Amino acid sequence: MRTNTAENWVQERVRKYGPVSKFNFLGTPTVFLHGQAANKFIYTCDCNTLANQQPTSIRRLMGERNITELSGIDHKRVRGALVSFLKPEVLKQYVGRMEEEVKKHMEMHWHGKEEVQAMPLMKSLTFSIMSSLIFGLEQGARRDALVEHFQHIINGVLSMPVNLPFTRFNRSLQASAKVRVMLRELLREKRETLKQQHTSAASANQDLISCLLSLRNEDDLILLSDEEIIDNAIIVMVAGHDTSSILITFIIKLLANDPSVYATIAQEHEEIAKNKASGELLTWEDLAKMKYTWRVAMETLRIIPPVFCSFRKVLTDFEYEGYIIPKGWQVMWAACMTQMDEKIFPDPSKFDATRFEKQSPYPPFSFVAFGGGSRMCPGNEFARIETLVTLHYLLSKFTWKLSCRDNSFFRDPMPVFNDGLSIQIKPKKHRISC
Ligand code: HEM
Repeated sequence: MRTNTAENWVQERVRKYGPVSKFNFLGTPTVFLHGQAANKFIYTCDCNTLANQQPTSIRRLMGERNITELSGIDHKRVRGALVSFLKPEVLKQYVGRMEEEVKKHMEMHWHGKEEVQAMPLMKSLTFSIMSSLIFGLEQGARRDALVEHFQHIINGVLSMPVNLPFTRFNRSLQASAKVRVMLRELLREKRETLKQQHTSAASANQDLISCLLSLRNEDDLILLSDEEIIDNAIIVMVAGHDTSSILITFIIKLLANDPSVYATIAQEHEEIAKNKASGELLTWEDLAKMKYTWRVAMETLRIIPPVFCSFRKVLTDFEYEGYIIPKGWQVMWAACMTQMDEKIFPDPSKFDATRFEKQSPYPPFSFVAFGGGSRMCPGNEFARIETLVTLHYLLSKFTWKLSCRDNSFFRDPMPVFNDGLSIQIKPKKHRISC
């Protein structure tokens, strides 16, 4: 991963052994599956055969009730609860709120600067957007403290789960405990506010925590326990901020390097901006007009998917392609490699956003940057909105060019630019809304 040869490793393995092969991964017998049929099999497999498999560190840092640890009816219940906030019908009212966060971030970190590092700034921006919409926390000391603790949690996600003083994992555990104390207090405050407002739909939907607190099942009982709300708020924050910031950073790089994509995308945003009064916020309808921009994002996700490989645990023996895969093994697969399959995506290394012009341009389970099946990313709409809103602001206010000598990246396991992607920025001269 770190040497950026993961794709080559997969290709070489498939060339040598075909789409099914076995190996030992850190002491666990593992079967490696590859291709569109494998994606379909894994994403649609029942939860009694394959269960989600996360590193131990994730369970210890995010809690045992976080969605990635759950299966069956529990997974369905918690996922349903998260989607009741992350669905487009709810998120569409928050386009303006996301834009306000983008504006504040840009005023603080971009305006008046000649050079910035795009990747760390995009991470800080997606943290701000999520703090506002997931926790309902505005700028201030409390948000800053939370962000700092989250940074420590994330640092430990893929570290060795050794809890000794001065290990990275120990610092992450301490940060996770502090976040839990803060979130318990936040839950108490939000519950109080909801009581005072008699849980109107508007107050319940003002952030993810309020939404989860107000959900009831068919017997009018609380749907999620406090522990479940806390564990899932933490996992949503971790799952959502890195992925989206990586996508936006890679688009920033692309736009600096590809004048023809830049010209088309800039034109799309000029058209939207010219119909808006100065300072008028973007709307859901404006986002619907950013069709080319989202195709560029999809094509970026096709070539550089933030999530490269995943694991599942085998709960019962099963047969795949004539092989019996025994209980206790794990399945590893790099779903997104189908996105570079030339039989599905001709000339796969070429960036071509027009690939996504048609409604369903590719066979099911071949474009899988957001996963598939019952565990498909529930935050894809959230990611779409924050990406479009951020790009609109950037394209409206700045021009930029790459200023780093080294703009290569490695996987950790998500893509990270070696120097953070330094860019020289200039304010745009002509008037445009925002
Ligand atoms: C470009 C941005 C994003 C990408 C590429 C992405 C990708 C993915 C993928 C591939 C999975 C499935 C993993 C598997 O099957 O093992 C996933 C799951 C998940 N994502 Fe995202 N994600 C993004 C943004 C977000 C955002 C913004 C949120 C929250 C607001 C989010 C929340 C989640 C959650 C909670 C899961 C677990 C779902 C489950 O287990 O049922 N993601 N994501």
